[in-house]
This record gives sequence, structure tokens and C-alpha cells, in this order.
Amino acid sequence: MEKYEMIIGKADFGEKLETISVVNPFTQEKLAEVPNGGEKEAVRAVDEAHKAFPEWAALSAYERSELIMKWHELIVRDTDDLAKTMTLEQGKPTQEAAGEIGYANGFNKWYAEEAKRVYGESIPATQQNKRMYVHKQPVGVVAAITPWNFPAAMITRKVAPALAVGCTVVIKPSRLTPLTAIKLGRLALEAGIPEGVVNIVTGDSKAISDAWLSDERVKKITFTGSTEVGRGLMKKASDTVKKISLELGGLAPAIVMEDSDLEKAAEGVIATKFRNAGQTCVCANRVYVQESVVEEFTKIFTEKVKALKTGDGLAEGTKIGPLIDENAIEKVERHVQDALDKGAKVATGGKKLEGLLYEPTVLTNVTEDMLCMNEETFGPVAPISTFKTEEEAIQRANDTIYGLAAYLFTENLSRGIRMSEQLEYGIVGLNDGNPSAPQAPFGGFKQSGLGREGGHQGIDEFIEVKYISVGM
Ligand SMILES: NC(=O)C1=CN([C@@H]2O[C@H](COP(=O)(O)OP(=O)(O)OC[C@H]3O[C@@H](n4cnc5c(N)ncnc54)[C@H](O)[C@@H]3O)[C@@H](O)[C@H]2O)C=CC1
Ligand SMILES: O=C(O)[C@H](O)CS(=O)(=O)O
Repeated sequence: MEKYEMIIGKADFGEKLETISVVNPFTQEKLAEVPNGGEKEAVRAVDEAHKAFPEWAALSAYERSELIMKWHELIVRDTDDLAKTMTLEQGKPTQEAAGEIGYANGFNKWYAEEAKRVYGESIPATQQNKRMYVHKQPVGVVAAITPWNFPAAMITRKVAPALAVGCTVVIKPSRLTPLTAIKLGRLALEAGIPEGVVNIVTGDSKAISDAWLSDERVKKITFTGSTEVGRGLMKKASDTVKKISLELGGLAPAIVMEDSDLEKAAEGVIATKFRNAGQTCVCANRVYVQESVVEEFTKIFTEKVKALKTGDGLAEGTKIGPLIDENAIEKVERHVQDALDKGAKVATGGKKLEGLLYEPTVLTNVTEDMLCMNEETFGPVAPISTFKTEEEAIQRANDTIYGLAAYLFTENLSRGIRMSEQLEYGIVGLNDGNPSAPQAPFGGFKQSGLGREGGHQGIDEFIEVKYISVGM
């Protein structure tokens, strides 16, 4: 059984530590082991990041940019291996995994360029004998805690902008999917990014994050995961008034208007609903269809869902891989059963299969009192509910504590703009089921998070703004 290392400055196998097994969600076979690190390893990682920070920050933006681009090239070189590793530990089909590697590497490329555009300012002074300048500098050591559903993209979406401005990072990947993260860390070292700039600690989430939250040397926490865990981290971060960015849960509505192109709308809802077997925070969790077209839409949509092949992510043609674990399956089954008990009907799917697979499912006759309309299902289930008017669709779509992503399908431009502006969400896909991109700001309103990742906004999360006033 291969034993992977942590990266604390350099490779660290944590010889004296117990190990955690990493399991293939489809076969349940053990893939590898990683060290079960805790507080001690977390503190040593901060020691390394703190030590490496001055020299890394002192490099010019162009020097850091070149090193990030070298990392980018090595990730391109190893895409097939990284994609296979991701499929094995997370389950997504290999083609989709390769797509994630490309998306993840897109952050490296985008921020290698953005590094060169972190501009300061000079401000006209009121007095002749004064000069006023704004200088931007890196916050310092950053701690990143990432989820299992995007084992590569959730790492680089944080690490690339942090490195670009001169920060160093300590990372705790999900214990379910650490292998991809460790391989990315190895490639950072191979690229010549100095030891201590990128550190990866595996093991006890709470012990590691508690150590980082209480460490004055850690200047920023960036977390992606459930809203529940995010709330807890935010509370602890307040003890040291630590900067924090949170990318949390969602409950995305997908609204299909009667004046939409129904074929395009069906394709768009498929794209958002079934990506990663429905295990993304921006997946459509609720599908609202205007009453007058619900029959026709459901027919077109259901035929497409039936064509989605489930299976081992390594197998040719698989579109829907396994869910991450038994808990995920149990939650999906609970949501489907609850809906059926309350009057929903199954248009297709509705059954658990072997290997943590769940049939791509369409539920109709869905009402707002059902769990699937109020909790993140995080699985391949599309509940369809009908509405009469534009105003009703907006009101129901916004009636939640979440505000990450929303989707709207209409061919009427003014209606599209008007409704997009009324939707209380950080991301709106207007006739687009997959809006995420490295150059665009990703983040939520309400309890879906704080801050943005991606785009020029994403780099500001790792910058301190300093005002320098000069008496002449
Ligand atoms: N808004 C966004 O961009 C995203 C949000 N999510 C949300 O996260 C959930 C699925 O991802 P999971 O990894 O299961 O979320 P999770 O919140 O359970 O875990 C996320 C990370 O936090 C760590 N963690 C768990 N409990 C912790 C604690 N008490 N203290 C410190 N760290 C802890 C985990 O080990 C993992 O590394 C879903 O709710 C999904 O919506 C997931 C990905 C992206
Ligand atoms: O973790 C997630 O769900 C991702 O943030 C979604 S995306 O960035 O791949 O769209």
C-alpha cells in the first residue's frame, strides 16, 4: 500500500504517526495511506511558511509569476496522471477529472499574469508639502482548508492568488481526497517554488484548523466547504480577528421561463445539475418551470437524463460516477423518499445502485415543503416544481438563507437582465449551466460565504492595503 507524504517544507512521511486510508468510492478498495497529522504537524507547517515568507514576498512579481507558470507547465505535463488519481479517490469520471485539472490550472495561469498587475495608487494631497501613496503588500501566511468535491480546483483557486502576491500557504485537504493535493504540492517543489511556500498537512481536521486559527502568524483563513463548518471557523477566527474567506453551501434554483428555448434550457439544467454527480455547491438543487411549458420541458429533460450513463469513473462513457460515501447516498435516499411521501412522482431514476452509484433522477409534482427544496441534496436528483408568474419565480428562488448560484433560462433579453438583477445570488447563469471560470469572481450572498475567489477580486483577498503619507 503506497504511503503518501505530507509537505512540511519538504516531503514529510510522519513516520511516527498513524495513517489514514484513502478509499476508492466505487470499489471501496484502499488506494493509499496518508499521515494522520495533528496540532504538532500544523504548527511545524506554519513554522516553515513563516520562515519562507520574507524571501518569497521579496521576489519580484515577475519572478513569482515565472515560478507559478513553471508549476502550470508541470501540471499540464501530468494531467493524465492527476486526472486518474482524482477519479480513483473522488469518483468523478476521468474526462471530467481532466476538465477539473484544466480548470484548476487556469487559476495558476490567470494569477501568474495578475501578479504583474497589483497596482498601488498616488492620491492628490491637500497640502503642497505632502505626498499620499497606497501600497499593496501580501497578508503573509495563509491557511487553506478545502473540500473533497474538487480536489484540485479548490486548492489552486486559493493557492495561485496567494502565491502571486507573495503569500505562503499551509493547506489541509479533505481527508477523503488528499492524494491530488499532495501531487500538486510535489509539482510545486519540482517547479522550483521554494520549500515552505506550499505546505500540505493531512489528518485531524479540527486539531489542524484549531492550531492555525489560534496561531498569530497565520494572517488569513480561506475555507471551502459546508456552511455549518464555515460558521464554526468564522467564530474561532474572531478570537484573533483573523481575515477569513468562506465559500460555503448553496441551494441553487434553476428557473425555466415559458419563453426559453426548452432544448437549450434542458441542456443547461443537465450541465449544472449532474456535474460531479450533483456534488458541487453550485448544482441546481431546485428546478422551477413555468406552468405552461412544464409538460414539454419535463419530457425533453427526462429523455436526456435517462441517457446519462452511471458507472466506474475509469470506464469509457461514464457520465455519472459514485457519490463520495455512504452518508452521501443516505442523504439522497432520504430526500427522494421524503419527496415521494409528500406527493412527488418519479419521472426517471430514484434508486441506489451498486458502488455508491445513484440513478440520475427526475422528480415531478414537487412542493416547497419537501427536504430537497430546502436542504442541499448534493446528489443526482432534479426536483421539478411549477410556478405561474415571473414574480412568483423570483420570490421562491430568493426564499432561502443561501445565495451562491442561480440559473435562469429565457430568450427575452430584458426579462433575462431584469430577473438576473433581482436574484439574490453571487453567481447567475443566464442561459448558461456552467458559468465558473478562473477570470470571474466566484462567491455567495447571504450564508453562502464571504469574499470572492477567481477574477481580479480573488487576489484582493490576500492583500493588505497600506496608506503611506509623506511629509516633504
Ligand atoms: N461554496 C463552495 O465553493 C463550496 C461549498 N461546498 C460545500 O461543502 C460541502 C461538501 O464538502 P465537504 O468537504 O463535505 O464539506 P465539509 O465542510 O465537511 O469539509 C470541508 C473541509 O473542512 C474540513 N472540516 C470538516 N469539519 C471541520 C471542522 N470542524 N473544523 C475544521 N475543518 C473541518 C474537512 O476535512 C474538509 O477539508 C457541501 O455543503 C458543499 O455545498 C463544497 C465545495 C465548494
Ligand atoms: O466546490 C465546488 O462546488 C466548486 O466551487 C464549484 S465550481 O467552482 O467547480 O463551479
